[in-house]
Amino acid sequence: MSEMLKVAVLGANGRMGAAAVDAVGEAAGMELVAALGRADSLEMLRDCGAEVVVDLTVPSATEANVRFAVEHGMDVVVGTSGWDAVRLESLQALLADHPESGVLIAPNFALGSVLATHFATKAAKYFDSVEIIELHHPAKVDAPSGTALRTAELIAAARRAAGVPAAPDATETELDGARGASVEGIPVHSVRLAGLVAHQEVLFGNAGEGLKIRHDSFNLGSFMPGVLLGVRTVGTRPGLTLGLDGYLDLEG
Ligand SMILES: NC(=O)C1=CN([C@@H]2O[C@H](COP(=O)(O)OP(=O)(O)OC[C@H]3O[C@@H](n4cnc5c(N)ncnc54)[C@H](OP(=O)(O)O)[C@@H]3O)[C@@H](O)[C@H]2O)C=CC1
Ligand SMILES: O=C(O)C1=N[C@H](C(=O)O)C[C@H](O)C1
Repeated sequence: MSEMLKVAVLGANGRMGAAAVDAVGEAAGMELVAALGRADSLEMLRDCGAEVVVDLTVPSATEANVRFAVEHGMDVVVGTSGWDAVRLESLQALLADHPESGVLIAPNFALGSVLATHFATKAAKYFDSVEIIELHHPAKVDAPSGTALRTAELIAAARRAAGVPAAPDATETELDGARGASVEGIPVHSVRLAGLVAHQEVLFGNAGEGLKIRHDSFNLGSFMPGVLLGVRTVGTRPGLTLGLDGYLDLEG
């Protein structure tokens, strides 16, 4: 019989964590060796011999979780939001001391979302204006979403590289927030609405035309194939991979 990959889930009592526990438990070639909640000690990861840790917790906890796992020779798949440039730099430094470890930080595990961000990045240099609207369930603790931040950063980088000037905008704002949050010059608007799961629209505009790239996650099942792809792949990709697109062949 072939070896089973030993997988632990952090944040196991949360929405995503509970779904990941089920998905890993049912996946071929994987064994769920720990499902840890907020009150559990990270030492349990060592005790159960976890090889891959899936972090689906909260922005305030994820960095310490990843650090513990890397320092103890485990690979990590991170879905938790909150990984800003400072945290990523610190993680890169840690990984330099643990070159055998792999960490995937995936702002969004849904294939359609990964593709939507990819297409939006491709479109970015062809339009005068671009704005992002992200729409989520009202229990989400952070705003803007990690997906919107990443999408805005990639679009901004593509526009900078192509020498595209700032989008035209003559607004003299009288109310704070009326134009959303500016992420590298791109307005990002966050909607929190009962009944929603996770949705995003990237709006592009030129004189006389518009393009809208929209993705919808209608349930948490949309994220699970990406979580499992991450778990299966992270051990073969040492170092930091930012975005599930790093494990896909989007240009092929
Ligand atoms: N990458 C992706 O595709 C997706 C990412 N996400 C992200 O995943 C994260 C979790 O989302 P979601 O499941 O909806 O959130 P939930 O609030 O449902 O779950 C978060 C879990 O984290 C636990 N937790 C809270 N504080 C700590 C702590 N200090 N240490 C360890 N665990 C802690 C909570 O435990 P307790 O229940 O005891 O409070 C809870 O079970 C968010 O950052 C979200 O943005 C969400 C969906 C998709
Ligand atoms: O909290 C959520 O629900 C989600 N969080 C991630 C994010 O912040 O982008 C991914 C997805 O949008 C769902």
